[in-house]
Parts: sequence; C-alpha cells; structure tokens
Amino acid sequence: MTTALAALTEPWSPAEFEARLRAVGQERYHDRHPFNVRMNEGDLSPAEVRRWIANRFHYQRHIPVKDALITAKLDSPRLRRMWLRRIEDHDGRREGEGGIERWLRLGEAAGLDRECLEANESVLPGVRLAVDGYVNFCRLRPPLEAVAASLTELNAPDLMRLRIDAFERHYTWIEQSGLDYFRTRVDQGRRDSGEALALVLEWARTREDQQKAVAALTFKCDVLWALLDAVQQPGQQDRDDQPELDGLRGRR
Ligand SMILES: O=C(O)c1cc(C(=O)O)c2c(n1)C(=O)C(=O)c1cc(C(=O)O)[nH]c1-2
Repeated sequence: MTTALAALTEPWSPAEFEARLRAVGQERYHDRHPFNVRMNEGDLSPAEVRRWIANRFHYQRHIPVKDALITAKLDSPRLRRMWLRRIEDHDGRREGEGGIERWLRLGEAAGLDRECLEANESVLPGVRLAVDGYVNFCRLRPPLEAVAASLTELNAPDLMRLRIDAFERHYTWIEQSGLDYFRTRVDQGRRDSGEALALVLEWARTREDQQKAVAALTFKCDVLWALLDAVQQPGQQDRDDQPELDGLRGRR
C-alpha cells in the first residue's frame, strides 16, 4: 500500500517527466489536425491558405505580448534576458525587422494587404478566443505553467520543415521570399524549446508540479487545435468576408 501510494505521489524521474511531456506533443500537437494535414499535402485552395495566414497573424502578434507577461514573472536578470530575446525575435530591434514583419511579408507574398492584416478585422471569433485563452493563461498562471505551455515548440521545427517543403512544391503562387518566416523559425523554435524544457525540468520537482506542467502543455495543444478548427470551418458570414475576398491585391 505504501509502495502503491508512493508510486502515485513521488516525482517522476527527469527522463520519465520529459517523456511524458513529449508524449503530449506526439498525441495532441496540431500537426495532426486535418487542416494542417491538408496544408502539407498541398490540398488547400488559395482562399484557405490566405484565411489561415490572416488568422494566424492574430496568434503571431500576441506571442510577444504573452512573452512580456512571462518576462514580468521571472526573478533573475539571466532569465529575463533569455525571455526578452524572444520578444526581440518577434518584434525586431527596429522597424522592418522581426517575426511579425516576416509574417506580414508572408501575407503580402500570398496576395494579402498588409493594412488589412494589421486592421485585424477578419479574425474569426474562435481564433480570437483561442489566442485570448493562451495570453490569459500566461497572464494568470505561475512561470512553470506559462513556460511549459510554450513546449508545443518542441514539435514546431519538424512541422516547419514539412511546411516549407509543401509550400515550395504545392503553393508556387506564393512568392518564395514569403517563406522566410518559416525558415527563421526552424532554428529559433529549436533553441526556444530547448531552453524552456531545461527550465521546466529544473522547476518542477514535485509530482504535483510535474502534472501541472503536463496539463499546461495539453492546454496549449488545445489552443492550437481550436485555432485550426475555427480556420477550417468559418461561419457562413465569416466565409463571405474573409480577407481572401477583401484584402487581395488583384489576385484570385
Ligand atoms: O506554425 C506553427 O505550427 C507554430 C507553432 C507554434 C507552437 O507550437 O506553439 C509556434 C509557432 N508556429 C511560431 O511561429 C511561434 O513563433 C511560436 C511561439 C510559441 C510560443 O508558444 O511561445 N509557439 C509558437
């Protein structure tokens, strides 16, 4: 009985904890979502690709906001410097640089107007809720859980490579320079997820904390999944005024 109880409450070894975190990604990451599968198989129409780009922009522009919320919770200069670099990766050090700018260029390469993307008007309700959910999670939860939620990125570099390949082969109507966002993220995602994993393994010393980290990562997988659900099935009204109709620079 004592042994059985201990098996339920003792911390997992670092190796088992890491394996459990990785298993969440393997089972629930959005690379398995039907919309992502169709994207990688070259099956999406131009309108669907544009709808995804426009709605994912809402996620992209909130990443540095959630990273600022996390930075404010970190209690050492070393950790804050580490997290500030993520904000710089997305916002750039000056106008015209950074991941958000690269995403806008991806939109332009796919024929979407920068002003329309920035105006935010065509963001689907489900995407708004999913992104709000992630930002508020990072606002309200302790650093361990907020950092653990970013561990979806353990899976991102592989998906990013598949995506670059799929876009180069199937979506040739998108100007190649637009893919720079994905190319840059392969290395950034690997480095960011490595750092975040080391912190989570160091901070979660009890079984309870380890379980909270696994739950945070599960939640984040659900955020990404819900975002694609919304993009895959926009309401009829949204379907009519999505930016593939509004913000297009003369290309259909
Ligand atoms: O396109 C993708 O599949 C994908 C996934 C993820 C992710 O797994 O959270 C991120 C990104 N892209 C991304 O570009 C990005 O900057 C990013 C930051 C974060 C995060 O949670 O801090 N995830 C992701």
